[in-house]
Amino acid sequence: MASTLVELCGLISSSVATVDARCKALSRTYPNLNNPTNPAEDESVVQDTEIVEAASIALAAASQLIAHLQLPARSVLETSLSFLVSAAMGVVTASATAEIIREAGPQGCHINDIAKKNGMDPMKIGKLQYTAIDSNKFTVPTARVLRPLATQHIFREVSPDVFAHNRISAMLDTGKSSQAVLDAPEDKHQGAKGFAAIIELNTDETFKAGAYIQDVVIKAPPENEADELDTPLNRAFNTHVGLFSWFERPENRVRFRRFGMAMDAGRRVSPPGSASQRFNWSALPERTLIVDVGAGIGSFSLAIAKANPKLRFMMQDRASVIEEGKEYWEKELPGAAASGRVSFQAHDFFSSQPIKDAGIFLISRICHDWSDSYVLKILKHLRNAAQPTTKLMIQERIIPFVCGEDESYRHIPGAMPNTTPPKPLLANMGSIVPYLIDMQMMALLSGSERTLPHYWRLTKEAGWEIEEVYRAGNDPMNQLVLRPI
Ligand SMILES: C[S@@+](CC[C@H](N)C(=O)[O-])C[C@H]1O[C@@H](n2cnc3c(N)ncnc32)[C@H](O)[C@@H]1O
Repeated sequence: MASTLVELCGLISSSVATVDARCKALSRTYPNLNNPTNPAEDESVVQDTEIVEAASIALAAASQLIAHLQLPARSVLETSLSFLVSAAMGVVTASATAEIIREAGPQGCHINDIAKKNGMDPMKIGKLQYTAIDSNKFTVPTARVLRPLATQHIFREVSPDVFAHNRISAMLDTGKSSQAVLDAPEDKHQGAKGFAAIIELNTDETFKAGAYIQDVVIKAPPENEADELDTPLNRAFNTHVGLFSWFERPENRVRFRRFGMAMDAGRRVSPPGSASQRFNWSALPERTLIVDVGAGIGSFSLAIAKANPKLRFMMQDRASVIEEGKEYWEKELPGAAASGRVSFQAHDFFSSQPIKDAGIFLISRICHDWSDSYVLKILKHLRNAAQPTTKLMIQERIIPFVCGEDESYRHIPGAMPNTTPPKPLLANMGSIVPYLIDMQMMALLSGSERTLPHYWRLTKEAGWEIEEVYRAGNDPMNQLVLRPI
């Protein structure tokens, strides 16, 4: 019998051979890591279903191989210090470094030239969140944050102190001019391409709050609900309000706008054919009303609305967010509001639900923001407003067990994952992101991602029963469709 090392190598080589053969069949080449140009053309091939499946096996096997081969002491050392990689990324995104390096072109940019753009003018630097002012002080930190990133294949050091983009670092670039980003950081993400907004949410408030997780978790459990507002975020930013109220403070204007764009970027992470497209929206009766509860700016509903012109939508959220949503829809689907296809309502989902004729109550990425007692309140208000035919759709990550799913839920259509990974891979294919997002919820909100059994119990208590689960390949975003009981 082959050793585990040989088995893992075998999976890597057979999967890479599949990727290569599929690229040839499509007359395409797999994107070159060092080439950040023309991402739209390059990236489409990596979303081919066969390539996605083969690549995910190669990736799972490669990281498992590293775990086997690596000295345990080095593994724990690297992991325990990896928060500093986030810190490095935070400096890059807060200093327009990604934009400056792009403007220099493929030959790269010397750290002194980066500093001339983002470090020479003390007035402009004053608008940012770091203190380095003169170029001598600034250039050294620039190289020091770029080098660990380049070692993780995020940027390239093409010659001493000269850094260029690659396919991964290009994701940090808003695509705007560095001057525009430095002049108006509050507008940086509006209409920008890429995922800079989501990266900044991670490297700013999540990073800082994350440092306090152990202090908050290792303490006596809260005696009453109000104590739940002692979140890691509360401690990190010395505040006593919840995340969404905190966002609305004038000093958090940049963070508030960035959060809206980060939610939009999060939706775009889902590959085509993702769970959002699996549910058959077009089979709903004409003029069905979809009430998007806690809609944010409504980017998820917008995608459904564009593909299904006969459906009606209502966006509900906090008043301040609803105003952003109106602007967004008018730009993305002009006339939809005027014709009544979409309406907007400021509504607190912890109060009685005013809409009684919904075809679907949609709650996307809401449950994970709250602990169980709060989710129960939201679900019960929706249950009280539901007709017998109303469905509830919960769009969330379903947290996989590392060891494979609980078979006692096999009776629910779609509950089990579509594929079983080949041995000796972990049942969750080594994908850590869902668990990190769960911890992000812990850091920012006392919220939680949940397993399927957890959702089953929680929704039952609120008067709903899971009828079907829509999963899509490797897309972590799943949909639970529930009926009132
Ligand atoms: C994680 S975002 C999800 C947004 C959107 N559903 C999506 O999937 O893109 C959570 C949303 O809940 C909203 N929210 C928070 N507390 C709320 C409340 N009490 N009533 C209504 N909406 C609320 C926030 O303003 C935010 O837009």
